[in-house]
Amino acid sequence: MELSADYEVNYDCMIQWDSSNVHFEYLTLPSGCWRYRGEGNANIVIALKDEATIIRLSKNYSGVSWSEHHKKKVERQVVFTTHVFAPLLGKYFVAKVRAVYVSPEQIQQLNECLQRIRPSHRMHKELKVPYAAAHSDFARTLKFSSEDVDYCVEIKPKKGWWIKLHGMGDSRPNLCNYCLNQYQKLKKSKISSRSNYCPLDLFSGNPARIVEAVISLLANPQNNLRIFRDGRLVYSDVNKSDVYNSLEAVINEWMSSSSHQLPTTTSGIGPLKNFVYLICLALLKPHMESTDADSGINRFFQLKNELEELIISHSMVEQNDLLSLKLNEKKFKESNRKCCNLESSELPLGSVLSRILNAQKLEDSDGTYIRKVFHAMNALTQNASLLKAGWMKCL
Ligand SMILES: O=P(O)(O)O[C@@H]1[C@@H](OP(=O)(O)O)[C@H](OP(=O)(O)O)[C@H](O)[C@H](OP(=O)(O)O)[C@H]1OP(=O)(O)O
Ligand SMILES: Nc1ncnc2c1ncn2[C@@H]1O[C@H](COP(=O)(O)OP(=O)(O)OP(=O)(O)O)[C@@H](O)[C@H]1O
Repeated sequence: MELSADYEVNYDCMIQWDSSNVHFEYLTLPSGCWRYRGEGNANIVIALKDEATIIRLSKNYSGVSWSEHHKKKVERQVVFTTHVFAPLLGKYFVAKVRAVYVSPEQIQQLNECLQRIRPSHRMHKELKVPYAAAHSDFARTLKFSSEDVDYCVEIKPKKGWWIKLHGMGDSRPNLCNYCLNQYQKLKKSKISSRSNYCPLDLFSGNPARIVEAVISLLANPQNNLRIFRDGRLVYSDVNKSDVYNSLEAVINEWMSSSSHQLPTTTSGIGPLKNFVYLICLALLKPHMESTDADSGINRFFQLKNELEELIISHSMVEQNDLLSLKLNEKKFKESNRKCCNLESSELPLGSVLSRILNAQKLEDSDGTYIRKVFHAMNALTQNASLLKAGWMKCL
């Protein structure tokens, strides 16, 4: 297994660990200026309408109150994002973060307003903590005055590597964490059908498998794919009733104005194929910050050519419209995956997939790489316990 990152981690960037430098900006949230964006297990995200900013407010179990410990947690998030995560993933992929304070009264008002909007399975937790992190809103890239439409695809790829511990009595089936978890989630009724998506395919570096992964995410998005239009959720696992209509509508609209079209004279290339192509390119395109740009770009163009041929002749989407997804719904509906494909080839250096995979691989089995980073950083900082906590949470 390759454990090193596709770039040298710059330990010097990580030297400024002093979270006492983090200042909290006071933020008011007048009604009409914010919108609920979404939430996970730990945070609720509110989008500030005119500022291309989101705030990530942490949730607590109902009845549990907040303390100064929560302030420290936000300070750590800011320091960790700035001095570890940005150098690790690349500044291109990590937006600036700042700390904000929202009065407890406003937090309570938010809770009340959100009652009607939040999904019922998340309601056992609520907002309590007045300290939060503010990030760039990745769903809003255009200026607010722009007449163009802002589209955003969110992918939660999950862990993209898996190894069998040969010779160590590892009798597990070759199923990655995500695919194995599908069985458990179905059993607990957290999902209605097992997905055909496998993270090992998405991160495989193999164009055919990457395309299958993207199509599988579209066919059964679960918690792993969302599409936003001007910051509003238009396609996800939740709005299932007219799911194909809205997917079809948004892709038709988006692709009619996209400059990233499949280069073909063949008729019958529809918006879905162009959309799958666009997502694959975005995932594989290198954004280099160092000198090793050439090899990433060469690999990208190699994959791009293969993708073009592959998508143009792809049987799944050859019907030229999204109905092909619907027609194949049965096939996609219930994956019966008994083993994952553990093979992989090179991803373009500097692509988001490559960066994420390398960061994930810091969780290596014997801890060699993480120890190296930890010791280097330990020598640079007096705040070792904070660092350790940050790494552990990150991985
Ligand atoms: O265990 P998994 O793979 O289901 O992942 C959990 C995520 O579920 P997912 O499968 O992505 O829908 C889960 O995501 P959601 O809250 O469901 O969006 C959390 O990320 C959870 O992390 P934590 O417990 O809040 O630190 C995640 O738990 P940990 O992986 O951090 O234990
Ligand atoms: N910077 C951002 N720009 C745009 N939307 C965002 C941003 N950060 C989060 N979101 C939206 O808010 C949702 C919830 O955020 P997030 O995943 O960070 O919550 P979480 O509780 O930490 O998740 P988890 O429980 O999975 O760890 C995301 O799924 C995404 O739709």
